[in-house]
Amino acid sequence: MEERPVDEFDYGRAVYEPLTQSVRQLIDATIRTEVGEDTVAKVQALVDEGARLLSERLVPESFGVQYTRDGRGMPWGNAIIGLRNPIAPPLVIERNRDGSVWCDVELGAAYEGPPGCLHGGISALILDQLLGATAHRPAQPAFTGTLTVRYQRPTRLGRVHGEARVVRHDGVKTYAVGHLENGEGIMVVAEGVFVRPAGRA
Ligand SMILES: CCCCCCCCCCCCCCCC(=O)SCCNC(=O)CCNC(=O)[C@H](O)C(C)(C)COP(=O)(O)OP(=O)(O)OC[C@H]1O[C@@H](n2cnc3c(N)ncnc32)[C@H](O)[C@@H]1OP(=O)(O)O
Repeated sequence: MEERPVDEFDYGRAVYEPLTQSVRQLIDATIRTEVGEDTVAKVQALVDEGARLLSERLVPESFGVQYTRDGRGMPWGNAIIGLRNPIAPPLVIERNRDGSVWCDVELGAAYEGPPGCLHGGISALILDQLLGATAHRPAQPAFTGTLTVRYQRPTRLGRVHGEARVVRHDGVKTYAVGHLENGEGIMVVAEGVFVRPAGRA
């Protein structure tokens, strides 16, 4: 039987994160490659073989949030922070003592909308997660009720800094604001209402 270290989080991270990172490189190269059709066909066969091997054992549906024996959550399939999700940058969210949050993230060709610029939906996705993280309270999950995003200027692909903070609480609702910026200034601003469903607040 396979021997697993006690710390499943670190084990999982060590095993799967390098794979995810390799697939991220594959996504980038798939978008930007200019090699000939023979090489493309060869890579396609290799990728198909990789998918076949990985599919020999799968969780039945989506990954959800799995927990380690010591209770740590692993939201590893998450579309924006998922450690096992190659389409996630992934976003690593840092928390300040006052509960505000921030991130620095590198966004390349896979996140393009207007040529050379970040897709507006990706900006909204990052801000949804950032605002949601600052609105989050342990054991009281808050869903995004409303997210309003204002795109002030096109955001060039590359390094982006994001921040979010709570502005007020009102019963089951938490109001948060945030923005994305880069070397050119503040590019996208957002405000959101996060609602803890009835009976859970
Ligand atoms: C394991 C590791 C963990 C680590 C952890 C760390 C970090 C963790 C970060 C998580 C970060 C997630 C960031 C992404 C978060 C999503 O992406 S969530 C997915 C997108 N959102 C959804 O799918 C939500 C779908 N909607 C719903 O489920 C329900 O409509 C809601 C929003 C829960 C509200 O339902 P409800 O509880 O029945 O609401 P209801 O009783 O009608 O109204 C309650 C109050 O909220 C207001 N309200 C209701 N709906 C809305 C709305 N849509 N907009 C504004 N206000 C509303 C009402 O007006 C009412 O206000 P008051 O009358 O009290 O003043």
